[in-house]
Amino acid sequence: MTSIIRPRLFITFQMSSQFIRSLKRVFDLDYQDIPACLSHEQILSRIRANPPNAILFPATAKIDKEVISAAGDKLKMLAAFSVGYNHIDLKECKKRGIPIGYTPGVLTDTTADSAITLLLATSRRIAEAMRTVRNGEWGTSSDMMWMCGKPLINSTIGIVGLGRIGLAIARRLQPFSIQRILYSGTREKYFDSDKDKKLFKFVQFEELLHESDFVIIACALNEKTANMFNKKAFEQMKNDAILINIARGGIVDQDALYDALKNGQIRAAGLDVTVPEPLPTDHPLLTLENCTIFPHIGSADEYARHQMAQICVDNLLNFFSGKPMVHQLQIDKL
Ligand SMILES: O=C(O)C(=O)CO
Repeated sequence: MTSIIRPRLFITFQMSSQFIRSLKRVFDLDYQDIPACLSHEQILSRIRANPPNAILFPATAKIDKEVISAAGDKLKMLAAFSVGYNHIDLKECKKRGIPIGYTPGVLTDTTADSAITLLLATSRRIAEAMRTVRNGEWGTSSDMMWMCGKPLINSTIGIVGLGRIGLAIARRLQPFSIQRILYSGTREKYFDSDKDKKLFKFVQFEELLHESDFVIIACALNEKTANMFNKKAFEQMKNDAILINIARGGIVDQDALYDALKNGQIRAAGLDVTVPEPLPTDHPLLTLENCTIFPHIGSADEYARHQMAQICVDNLLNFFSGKPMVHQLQIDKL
């Protein structure tokens, strides 16, 4: 009797049991079945001990050349539990011909919801206001401007990267009686309706910085966008501007941001992403009242995470049965 060799799959994070059950039917699994996060070193040593044919991993796991080389020729496919891919060494994958599955589309709405939550939390000083309730400061000021925030009404919104997520954020902001939306990026978008043609304006990055009351980062992290928000960029922003980053921490120079927030170069910032993640609890940004930081929860709603997991499972099952993946990253087109 010949025994069928099952492909070996390493899952670097804890997944709901229904997805593990589906994968177990086909794969020989090595997976993290407790919530503790694996460090890069732990990921490497597990791969070295038992090289997998595929790895399933979230945006927090760095799949660099070292990891890919550790798996060696056995590695046939990568399954990213994310829409972002800056944590994967694409050059190495291309060189070795390793295809990458990912999860676009299903986290657009939840990420846009998170962006609005973060924008409002930052502009209305929610963390600061909640602290006053706990520490007895509530009711200690008669100032009519106590705990006031920056209004959205009549504001100019600047969106850096009007892709799927950027546009979903823009649509959610429209009912807040904003005045206009400026956007920058690789290309101008075509809008059908006259209303949109009036609302949206494609501008250079510098003009966006100069004109916007709220600047929202929704672009991918790449060589062009890394540290794009640096000292020079903050100097071009309005002193009253609020910066929101729901994309990737590496787009912002955090030292320059700290200075800009501390010196009143800009009014406030809301970050869902930082460098590193998690941000150390003694990081200077955490000492600032005008900086609201979320723990990278952009896609953290139950529906989106289930959809992402299902796409990953389907990508894996399809690939190992010789079918096209549901969503394969087109590395050659990047
Ligand atoms: O999917 C991604 O790229 C994320 O950052 C999830 O929040």
